[in-house]
Amino acid sequence: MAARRVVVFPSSAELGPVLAHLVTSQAEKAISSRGRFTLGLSGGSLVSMLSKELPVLPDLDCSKWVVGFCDERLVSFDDPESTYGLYKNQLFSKVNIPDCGILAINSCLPVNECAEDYTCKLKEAFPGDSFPVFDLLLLGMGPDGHTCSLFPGHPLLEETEKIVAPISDSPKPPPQRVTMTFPVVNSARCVAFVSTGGSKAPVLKEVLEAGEGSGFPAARVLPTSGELFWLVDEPAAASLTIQVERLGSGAKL
Ligand SMILES: O=C1O[C@H](COP(=O)(O)O)[C@@H](O)[C@H](O)[C@H]1O
Repeated sequence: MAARRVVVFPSSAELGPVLAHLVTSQAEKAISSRGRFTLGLSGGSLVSMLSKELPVLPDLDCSKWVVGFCDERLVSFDDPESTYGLYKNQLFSKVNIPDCGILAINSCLPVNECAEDYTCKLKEAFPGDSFPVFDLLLLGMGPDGHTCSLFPGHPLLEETEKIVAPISDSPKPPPQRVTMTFPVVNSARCVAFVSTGGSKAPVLKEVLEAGEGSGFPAARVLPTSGELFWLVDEPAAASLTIQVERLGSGAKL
């Protein structure tokens, strides 16, 4: 496992531009070695941060990006809970990711079929990989320690074969979702968590300081050979006693 970097910013205003730089530098690296950049997006607070920071970058070219979703809520795309719907309105409409490069769920299907259909889309986009190897996955963490739609104590945490799993009893609404599984998350070349706000402080301490022993799903994100970043703000980092890096907005990771 590659080393983990925990980087603390004064606030999300300083974190945002550094995250955008991480995305574009990973994109450049991936495109120059493999001809495309595969990015997995999470929902929640990440949507507004990315949608604010990416479109304002000068000369951003997303024509070789392939974008998937780390998890998705099974609601129609015009529902405010739809992660795809939010990105479509706030980000995809402002950058040049080709339509064929956006791997969205079919929200009309029942949840099991939706997970199978999304699995097929990922297999097609990553031919030959037993688990898709994304260049970069951007993850969030809820105050309960969940990441993607992998919730504490849920049997899906033990999934070892599926690429995408359905969930019908999500403790956080909406209840029906599909989610990438840990084997996919931990196969990525780079994973970056973004966690901000004081509500995340107690769980962040457990996840980063007790690790897998904490039992929190986010602590099980340990890329097999990829890089792992935790990008957090001061309120989220308030209880940490481990050594961290402290950076400001002009920094590069
Ligand atoms: O429900 C979800 O929550 C997590 C965490 O969201 P945040 O707003 O606390 O950052 C998110 O990563 C996931 O994609 C989403 O479906």
